[in-house]
Amino acid sequence: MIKRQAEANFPTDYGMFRMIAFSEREKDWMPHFALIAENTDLSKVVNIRFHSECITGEVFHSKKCECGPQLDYALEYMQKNGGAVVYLRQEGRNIGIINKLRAYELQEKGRDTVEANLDLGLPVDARDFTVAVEILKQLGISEINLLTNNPLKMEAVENSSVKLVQRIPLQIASTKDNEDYLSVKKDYFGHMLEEDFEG
Ligand SMILES: Nc1nc2c(ncn2[C@@H]2O[C@H](COP(=O)(O)OP(=O)(O)OP(=O)(O)O)[C@@H](O)[C@H]2O)c(=O)[nH]1
Ligand SMILES: [Zn+2]
Repeated sequence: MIKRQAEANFPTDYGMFRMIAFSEREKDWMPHFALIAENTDLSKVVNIRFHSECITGEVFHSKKCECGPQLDYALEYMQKNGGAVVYLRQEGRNIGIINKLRAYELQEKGRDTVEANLDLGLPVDARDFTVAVEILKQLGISEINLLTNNPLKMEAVENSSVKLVQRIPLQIASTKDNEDYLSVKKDYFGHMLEEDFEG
């Protein structure tokens, strides 16, 4: 069972956030986070993004995926409209950074993002979003709009006591570097992506 371990405010380019760390144990170096934009009323319908960690995209600006721009978009959206990003330590769809780099190596040899995981004997998506719903509950949030294109994230909310009011699409324009990754998302994982979205 995760617990609220620590919290503090900090300013960003977009505005002030309150960051709350959740983990089972106090000495956990990979806690999940809630980043709540200031002036967010948690007792109303709250705009929420569940975001899985991607160190290559978010920290090192890799163009292989659109995780960095998606996170930036979500943080800015929450400041403009009120809301929170639930940042999940699920690197590489929860196979971890070492396995993700191994998968990338196979992708360099021509495998796609799904095939590479399977070649490594790993699940194509090892995430479980019930922990994200648990964080909402611990924050006292009972109704949300969810920023996502991923049907599994929506399912996790729909199967819980938290009410999903509406989905807010979060699409980043495709580029030559990420177009294969995005087409696998759409065709294999069933992400709700518009074919010729230009941003
Ligand atoms: N295994 C693997 N993971 C990847 C690859 N590319 C990106 N990822 C991971 O995919 C995850 C993307 O998560 P999110 O940004 O929450 O997005 P999503 O589940 O695609 O759904 P949206 O809400 O529609 O954006 C991150 O954990 C990335 O590290 C890849 O080629 N292989
Ligand atoms: Zn990424």
